[in-house]
Parts: sequence; structure tokens; C-alpha cells
Amino acid sequence: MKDPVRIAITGGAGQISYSLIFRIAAGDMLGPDQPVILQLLEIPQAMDALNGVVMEVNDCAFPLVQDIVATDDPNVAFKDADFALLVGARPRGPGMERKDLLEANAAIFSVQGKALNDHASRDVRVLVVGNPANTNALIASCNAPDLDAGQFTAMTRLDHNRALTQLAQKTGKHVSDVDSMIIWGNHSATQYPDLAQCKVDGKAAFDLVERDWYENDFIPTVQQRGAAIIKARGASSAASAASSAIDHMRDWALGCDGIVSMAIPSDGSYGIEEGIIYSYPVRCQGGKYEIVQGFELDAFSKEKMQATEKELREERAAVEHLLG
Ligand SMILES: NC(=O)c1ccc[n+]([C@@H]2O[C@H](COP(=O)([O-])OP(=O)(O)OC[C@H]3O[C@@H](n4cnc5c(N)ncnc54)[C@H](O)[C@@H]3O)[C@@H](O)[C@H]2O)c1
Ligand SMILES: O=C(O)C[C@H](O)C(=O)O
Repeated sequence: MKDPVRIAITGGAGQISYSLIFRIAAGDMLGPDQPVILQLLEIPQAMDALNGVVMEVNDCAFPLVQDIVATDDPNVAFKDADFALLVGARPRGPGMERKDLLEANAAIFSVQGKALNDHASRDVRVLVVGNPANTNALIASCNAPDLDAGQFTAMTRLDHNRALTQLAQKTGKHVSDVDSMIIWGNHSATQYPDLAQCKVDGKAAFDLVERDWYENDFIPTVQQRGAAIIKARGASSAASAASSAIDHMRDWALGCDGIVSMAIPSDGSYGIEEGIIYSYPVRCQGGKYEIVQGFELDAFSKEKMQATEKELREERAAVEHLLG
């Protein structure tokens, strides 16, 4: 058996965690031969509920779970953490945009960035799920000056997976037949789900779908899917968010074939301002991610990519006081 790894999860008593924790404990994220120590963080008022979750994890008798820490202290939750999934934050309700949560949630991520800086493993991989995820990841990273900015990522994998399914259903194929899907930019209604590089069963997606469907159905459906789930369920996506968080961390840690979308600190690639947390097409190998370079961008793509970049710059300006 391998040595156990420490996985910190915030918002441990919330909706997403109620799926996420059990799937990680079952080995879905790091494999069936990787023991885990779960380090779960909640706010003091939710500690009873978190203790109930811990009771349930224990009742599953998962072979991979070596220990569980339940705490309301971020310094304890992030101690020596190898992986940190920052889920704990307020979700939006009907009629809100995710950036309306900036004020409510931003302070959480400055505190947690500092705690990661001071206590986590120097190799910690951080995924921010709590919204607005890209800018929250920027806040956490800026408050962790001793860690590399590249260790902080935000989740657009749910958008990527949503886009895969929309295209597969439209073309009558399976999601596994689709490759080179790309989500650019912010996990928000300005995100740009781009089919320009996409192939379905080896054929260019643009040869299989009409331009009108792409611009007026596919793009808005993916951009608005979170709101559609809130309308239908009366609560934001939870099991699908957990599943995508697992996909993101698994591929980053263990590698994957093909292109996936991850929101990562921009290095200026594709003309995007350096530093903001922007979703790019990446390849994951050897425990690292790398932006896929060299795609040609037409005027339509450039405009969409700049619109979502502009929103991220505005979000950054709104939290300037928290950026350390
Ligand atoms: N990036 C994405 O694709 C994506 C997808 C779905 C949901 N989300 C976001 O994820 C977040 C969580 O969603 P949810 O449905 O699980 O919400 P939830 O309200 O069910 O759970 C959030 C939990 O976080 C806890 N919490 C709040 N502040 C905390 C803090 N400072 N430290 C630790 N825990 C804290 C709360 O007590 C609560 O138990 C929301 O912001 C939601 O918008 C993001
Ligand atoms: O839409 C939301 O607010 C939740 C989440 O970000 C989602 O995309 O489902």
C-alpha cells in the first residue's frame, strides 16, 4: 500500500461535499490503491452536521480511509494537505449571477489562502469550487506568497463536461467520441465554450452542426446551465459539481489523454492578461498541467475570449483590497 495523502475539503457539511467526500473516500479521485486522510473544514455553526457526515463516512468502512479530521480551524484542516478542495462558500439563488457572491465569499478565500501558505504541503494542489471560483482562486493564491501561483486552480471542468454532453447529444454520438473541447475564461455566463478545435469521432464538429445551433443554442445553454439547474432543482448543482471536481484533480494528479479545461493563472498565452485565473485548454502529464498552444483564433473567438477576460479583470478590481 502507498503512504496516505492528506485531502482537505472545505464546506464539508454542504451539498457538494455530501457527494464529493464519499467518492474520494471510495478511491474515485486518486485510485483504488491510494489511502487517504480526510481533513474536513466547516464553520462552527455547521460542526454538528459535519460530525454527522463523519459518522456516515465511518459507517461505510471504506478500506482507503486512514483517518478523518473534522474541524472549524483552517490551520488544522490544511495542515500538511497534499490536495485542497475549497468548496465551502455561499451558493447563489435564482436571479443572481455568480459574481454577486464576491462580497459574501471573498473574505473566506483570503483567510484560507493564508492558512494554506502557512500549513499545507509545499506541493499542495488547490482546486477552488466555491463561487465566483476564478476570482476566489486568485484571492487564495495572492494570500499564499510562499506557494507557486500555479498550485491554485479553479473549476471549469463542469462546464467542459456539460459542453461534451450537449455536443454528443446533438450529433448522436457518445461523450467519449468527442475530443478537444475547450472552455475559455470565467466560470460564469461570459465563459466561451469553443468548438473550433473539437472533433466528434474524428470529424470536425463544425462540419456536423449548424453555425446557428453553435452560436444561439450550444453556447448559451452551456453558459446558463448552472442557472437552469438552480431553476429546476431549487438548489445549485451538487453531484455533478463533485464529479467534475474529481475529474479535475484526478487528471491533474494522475494525467489524462487529450485536452481538458482548467482555470489556471494566465501566463499571457493567447493574449490574455497575465495573472488572472482564466480557463484554458490544458494537457495533464506527470502531475503537471500545461496550456495547449498554437490554436488559431478567428475574430468570433477573440471577441468572446476578451469579453470573459474583461469580466475577470473587473472581478479582480472589485477585490483588490484582498489581494495581499
Ligand atoms: N465551480 C463550479 O462549477 C461550481 C459548481 C457548483 C457549485 N459551486 C459553488 O460551490 C459552493 C458550495 O456549493 P454547495 O451547494 O455545496 O453549498 P452549500 O451551501 O450546500 O454548502 C456550503 C458549505 O460551506 C460551508 N462554509 C461556508 N463558509 C465556510 C468557511 N469559511 N469555511 C468552511 N466552510 C464554510 C457552509 O457551512 C456549508 O455547509 C457555492 O459557492 C456554489 O456556488 C461551484
Ligand atoms: O450556477 C451556479 O451558481 C452553481 C455552479 O457554479 C454551476 O455552474 O452549476
